[in-house]
Amino acid sequence: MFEARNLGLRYTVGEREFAALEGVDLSLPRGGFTTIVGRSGCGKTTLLRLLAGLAEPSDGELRFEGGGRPRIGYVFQEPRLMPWLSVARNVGLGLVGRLDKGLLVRRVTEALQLVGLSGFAEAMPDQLSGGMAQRVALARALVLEPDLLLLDEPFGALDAFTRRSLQMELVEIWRARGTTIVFVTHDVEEAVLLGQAVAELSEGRLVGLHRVDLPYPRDATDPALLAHRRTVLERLLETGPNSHLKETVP
Ligand SMILES: Nc1ncnc2c1ncn2[C@@H]1O[C@H](COP(=O)(O)OP(=O)(O)OP(=O)(O)O)[C@@H](O)[C@H]1O
Repeated sequence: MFEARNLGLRYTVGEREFAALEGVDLSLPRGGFTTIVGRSGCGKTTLLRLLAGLAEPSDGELRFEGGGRPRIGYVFQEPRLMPWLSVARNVGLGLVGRLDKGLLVRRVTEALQLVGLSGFAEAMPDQLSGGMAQRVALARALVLEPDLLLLDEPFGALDAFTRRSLQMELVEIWRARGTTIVFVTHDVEEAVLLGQAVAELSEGRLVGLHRVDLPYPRDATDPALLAHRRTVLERLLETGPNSHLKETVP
């Protein structure tokens, strides 16, 4: 559905030019769940921003099935809610003026239901826990009915319990809705727990595309999943900037 061909983005810092992303070829099948994993600074956010159309590539191209721009939903690491607007108004913000009121309210109600926040439409952001606020951010992206849902380390700031619930809920929403998802994380366990395909990024290059052919819902302690985690981790350590130091896989 989406194809990146030889995608690259170069930055100029002072006199020096350097590639944040280089020669990336990646296909995202319609309805697929792809995770992008790699260490800090390897270009994950850069790739997501290119997919979102928030940045223009310096090399290569992005192709979308049927041409045109796809409808994008984007979830950041922090919720980025408007503190002076209720939960419902935050979720509906991107649709104001684009839908009539009745339809807008229906879509917002539906989105809040999807993320398990039906009773919180009139709550204010400062009354929410971190996990709830991130659910609102997810609803705000889903309400747009995106062709492509992009998530940039969305659960990275949450405690382990809340993170696990949100991971499972996201998988349920994906299975119910069939939305095409690209999910960025630096956590290899999260990448293999969620993704059908794990794109391994190292120093701006795609160094592997690992398939995880396990059924959902998945169990993080399943030995088969742990074997996938190990394979991905080993590849990232082999290709990383300090690979000569021979880090050991725990
Ligand atoms: N606007 C910019 N100007 C110059 N360099 C940039 C800019 N944005 C990102 N970079 C550099 O590009 C590289 C890739 O950054 P990117 O944010 O994509 O990494 P990342 O994998 O998402 O990292 P993290 O997990 O820490 O968020 C980094 O070295 C970063 O410093």
